[in-house]
Amino acid sequence: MGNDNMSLKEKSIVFIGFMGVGKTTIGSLVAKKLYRDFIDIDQEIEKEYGMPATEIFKTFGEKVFREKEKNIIDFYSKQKLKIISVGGGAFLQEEIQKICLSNCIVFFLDLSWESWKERINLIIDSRPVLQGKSLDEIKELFYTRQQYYTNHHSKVETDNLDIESVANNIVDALKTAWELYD
Ligand SMILES: Nc1ncnc2c1ncn2[C@@H]1O[C@H](COP(=O)(O)OP(=O)(O)O)[C@@H](O)[C@H]1O
Ligand SMILES: O=C(O)C1=C[C@@H](OP(=O)(O)O)[C@@H](O)[C@H](O)C1
Ligand SMILES: [Mg+2]
Repeated sequence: MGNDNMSLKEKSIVFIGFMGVGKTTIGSLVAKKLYRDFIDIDQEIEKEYGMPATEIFKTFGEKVFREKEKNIIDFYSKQKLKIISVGGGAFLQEEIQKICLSNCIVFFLDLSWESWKERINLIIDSRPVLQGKSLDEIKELFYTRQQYYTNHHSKVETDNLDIESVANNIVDALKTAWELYD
């Protein structure tokens, strides 16, 4: 499996990490800086169902969302030169991990719990997985999820960095890798 005939520079880039770490925002900015297409998997799913993720979860259930998520990731990760942000739950599926790690360069956006919890009000209304949970339950989920994100190619620290700085760090890291290895 994997795109062995694709050069490092052509490989698509995938952003993973917990809900709210900035995958969508930073992915979109990195795409702009590299003149590449940006694909947000959640937005693709929402487009297909014509409703937000919270409604998809309520109407069809999480299982349907997860299956669609896998199929859309499978489709885009095999293409060249895309910047792809997946949802925070995607890497819970081993198949998705394999598809992304073998076809793309996977960046894990890392944010500490202390910084993350300051951001909760920005995201709670649009994340069905967080709704109805206490802060302690969310904290447990945050730490449980981290093990899935250890499967990546590169880790990006985002604490105390604004969106622009994180995106610039990623672009710099990519340019260095492309020069070194291609
Ligand atoms: N480095 C950052 N500093 C401050 N706010 C951020 C940063 N990255 C993302 N945000 C904000 O956090 C919220 C969640 O970001 P989003 O890109 O939707 O995360 P994700 O796609 O990982 O769930 C947004 O309101 C976004 O503007
Ligand atoms: O972590 C999760 O289980 C989810 C994360 C969300 O994406 P973001 O990580 O972009 O918030 C979205 O896919 C859905 O609400 C489920
Ligand atoms: Mg997102």
